[in-house]
Amino acid sequence: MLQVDVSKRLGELTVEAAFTSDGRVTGLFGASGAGKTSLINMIAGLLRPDVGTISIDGEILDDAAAGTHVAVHRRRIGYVFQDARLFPHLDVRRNLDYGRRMNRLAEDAALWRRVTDLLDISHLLDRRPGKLSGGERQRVALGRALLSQPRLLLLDEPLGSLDEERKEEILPYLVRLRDEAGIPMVYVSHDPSEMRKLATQIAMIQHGRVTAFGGGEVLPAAHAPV
Ligand SMILES: Nc1ncnc2c1ncn2[C@@H]1O[C@H](COP(=O)(O)OP(=O)(O)OP(=O)(O)O)[C@@H](O)[C@H]1O
Repeated sequence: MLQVDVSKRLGELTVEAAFTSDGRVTGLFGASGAGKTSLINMIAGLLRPDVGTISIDGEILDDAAAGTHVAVHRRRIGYVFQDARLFPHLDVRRNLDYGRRMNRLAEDAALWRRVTDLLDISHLLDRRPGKLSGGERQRVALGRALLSQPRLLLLDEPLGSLDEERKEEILPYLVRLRDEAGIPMVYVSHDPSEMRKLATQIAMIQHGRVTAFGGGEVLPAAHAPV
């Protein structure tokens, strides 16, 4: 279970968010500038809250009052960005293996096969990122995050840089991830239809605050502005 109760001043905006999520996919939904990325950067450990706590399954990752701040690489949290951020000089195989090596995890052939099958990327292993489509790059980025065996996966607009066709190509993989990988996810998007398809719990973020938390009913009606 992910518990977040934090406050952080960022220039004009104060992100002040509290929510508890035991869902498989927690959606952070809100307009541009609402504070979604800042919030997941706090969960990732990239940003330190001014006040408050973050914990996963009872383990405290941040406690501002106690001076606790677990370092990014010790959180066992995977992060997939809008742009895949693969290493251009490494082929897909080495990109995929990066998280495992950084975390000093033993090789796990069964996990490798499961992840590469799930994301349908086994035929891409010898290619460099420059020779992949945007959708393939994002699938490799997801694979790299999964192979680092995270206990939580953060996805910040992973479909944001893709056109509609590519989004439709990737969405089923994300749904499979949700239903088969067993890793809880926090999914940031400003697209209500993506949220409806993926999120099992949704936090509506407006001006740095969680203004609603629940199911699809917290989303605006189709086509309404955020
Ligand atoms: N380090 C910082 N210093 C000052 N202001 C910041 C800082 N980081 C973010 N902000 C501001 O905080 C606000 C929230 O940014 P954030 O990236 O979290 O929003 P977002 O909801 O993820 O938006 P988007 O969907 O456009 O990525 C923005 O107005 C941004 O300019």
